[in-house]
Amino acid sequence: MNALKIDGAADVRALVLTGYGLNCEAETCAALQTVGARVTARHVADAIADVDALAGFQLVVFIGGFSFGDHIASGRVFANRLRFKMGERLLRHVDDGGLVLGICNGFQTIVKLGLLPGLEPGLSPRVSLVMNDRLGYWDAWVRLAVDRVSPCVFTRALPPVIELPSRHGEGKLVFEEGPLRQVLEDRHLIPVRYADEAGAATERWPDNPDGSPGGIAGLCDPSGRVFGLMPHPEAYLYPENHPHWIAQREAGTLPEHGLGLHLLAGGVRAIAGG
Ligand SMILES: NC(=O)CC[C@H](N)C(=O)O
Repeated sequence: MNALKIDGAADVRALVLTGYGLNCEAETCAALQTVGARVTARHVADAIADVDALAGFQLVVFIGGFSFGDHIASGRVFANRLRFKMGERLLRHVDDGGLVLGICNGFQTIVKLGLLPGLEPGLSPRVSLVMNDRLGYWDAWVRLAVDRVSPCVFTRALPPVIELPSRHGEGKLVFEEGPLRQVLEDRHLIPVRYADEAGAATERWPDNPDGSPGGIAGLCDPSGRVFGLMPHPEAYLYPENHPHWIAQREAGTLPEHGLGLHLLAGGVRAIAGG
């Protein structure tokens, strides 16, 4: 499998936002560089000071970590900071065909900002992410069932089941009253769900670490270009990151690259047109 050679990747410019307690910039930049994209890491304060610089990037990544110390709620302060300073510019970025990826704290942030689920024009926060049902912060690998009918450009070339590291305290998705959940289901805006050993979506702990309904572990917008998920694709770049890599090697199932790298490659490939 050499699925990671992406023609045109050198023309893909990605912006990775850093600072204020975020902590996954090294892995996220490494992943995007590995698949050939041109990556800029920029402190949120600098990005906010020059929002029009966003025009130079086709992919904006909101990384994992503890923005503003998770005060009030994970991603809440960061989202409010962005709403008034960069919200309109981010919407234009998406309207112009740009991609946005939110990983863990980044997912929490773009949900609270209202970029996801993105069913109406403008920033419309209609879902949220709250405390895990049990045990608070939980760090373990999870299995994800991938909806390959989803419009999500990041996940469309993934196998039906992947495993990724997961580490968060506030990953349970909650909905406003009404038909919203059915709309998300019907439009395949739930690209990844926590899955049991058989690969079926589950609400049972520990396969589902946060109690998210329907096993929802990520959401995309109807364009498929805005995607956020709780697990960390940037933490599975090498096959040896997997806790069972030795057993996988003995069984002949060790992948050539970490499956998380494929997820990030999906975004880069969508931009490069490959
Ligand atoms: N790994 C992360 O990005 C964690 C997100 C957030 N700080 C939480 O605990 O829920």
